[in-house]
Amino acid sequence: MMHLNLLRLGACRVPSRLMSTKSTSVEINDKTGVAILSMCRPPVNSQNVQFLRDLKSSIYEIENNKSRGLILTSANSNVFSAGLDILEMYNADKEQLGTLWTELQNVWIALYGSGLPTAAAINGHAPAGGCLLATACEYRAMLPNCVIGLNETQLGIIAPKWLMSGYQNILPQRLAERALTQGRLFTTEEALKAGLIDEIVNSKEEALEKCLNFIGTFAKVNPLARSLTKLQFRAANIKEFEKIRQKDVEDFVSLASRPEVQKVMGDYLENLKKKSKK
Ligand SMILES: CCCC/C=C/CC(=O)SCCNC(=O)CCNC(=O)[C@H](O)C(C)(C)COP(=O)(O)OP(=O)(O)OC[C@H]1O[C@@H](n2cnc3c(N)ncnc32)[C@H](O)[C@@H]1OP(=O)(O)O
Repeated sequence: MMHLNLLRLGACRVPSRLMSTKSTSVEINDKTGVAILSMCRPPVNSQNVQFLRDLKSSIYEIENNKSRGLILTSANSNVFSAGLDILEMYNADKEQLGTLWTELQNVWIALYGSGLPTAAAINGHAPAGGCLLATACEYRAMLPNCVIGLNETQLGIIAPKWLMSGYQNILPQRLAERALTQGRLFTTEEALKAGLIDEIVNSKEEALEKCLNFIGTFAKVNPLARSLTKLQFRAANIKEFEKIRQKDVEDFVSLASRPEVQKVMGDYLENLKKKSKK
C-alpha cells in the first residue's frame, strides 16, 4: 500500500527544473505545474537558427511533460525579443535564409498550435518576431515604456498571412490592417488601449503572477476540452499555414535575397549599431 502511495506521489511530483538549452531555460512552478520558459540570448534575444531550434524543443518538451501551462518570458532585463536576427539575414545565402525562416515557422506553429494554456510575460521590447511570439500566446502582461508590434514593412518586407494571424485574432481588422501597413510599434500604453496586451504590470514578478492567474482560470476546466476548443479557434489559420508552408519559405528566400531588400536590412542594421553606440 505504501509502495503504491509513493508511486502515486512520484507520478504527481513536478520537477522544479525541467530543461535548459543554450538559449532557453525552463522552470516548473512546484505548486502550479506551470512551466516558465525564459529566453536567454543576450543582449536582445534576437532569433537566429540555434535560438529558434532551442525555443522549439523547449516548447515541445513542456507540452510532452504535461505541464499545466506555459509562460514565455525573457531573461534579459529590457528586451523580450528583438525578432529575427538581422545579422543572420544580411549577406546570407539562400540556404541560410531558408533554414532561418523554416525554424521561425516551426517555433510559431509549436507555440500557436500548443494545446496548453499559454501566456507571455513581456518584460521588455517585443518588435517583429518578438511580437509574433507574444501574440501566439493567449494572454499578455507587459511592462510600461516598451514597444510591441509587427514593423516588417519598415524593413521593406511583408509579414505573410500566418505571421499576421496572432494580430488578426486580437485586433479589430481595421486597426490590424493599418498597424501592419504602417509597420507600427505600439507603446505599452497604446497596446493596452488597442487590446494587443491584456495588462500593464510594474515588474517581471507581477507579469509572471498575472500570467499564472490567467492560467489558473482554467484549473477547473477539463484540459482536453479546453485544448480542443482552443484549437478549433486556431484550426483555420493552422490549416492555411500548412498548405503554403513550403511556398512561404521560397517566397521569403526570394524576397530577402533581393539586393534592394538586403540594402534596407544593411542600412537598418547600421542605424541600430549607431544608436547603440550613442
Ligand atoms: C525579409 C523578410 C523578413 C520578414 C520578417 C521579419 C521578422 C523580424 O523579426 S525582422 C527583425 C526586426 N527587429 C527589429 O526591428 C528590432 C530591432 N531592434 C530594436 O529596435 C532595439 O534593439 C530594441 C528596441 C529591441 C532594443 O533596444 P536597446 O536599446 O535595448 O538595444 P540596442 O542597443 O538597440 O541593441 C543592442 C544590440 O543588439 C543588436 N540588435 C538589436 N536588434 C537586433 C536584431 N533584430 N538582430 C540583430 N541584432 C540586433 C543591436 O545592433 C546592438 O548591437 P551592438 O551592441 O553590437 O551594436
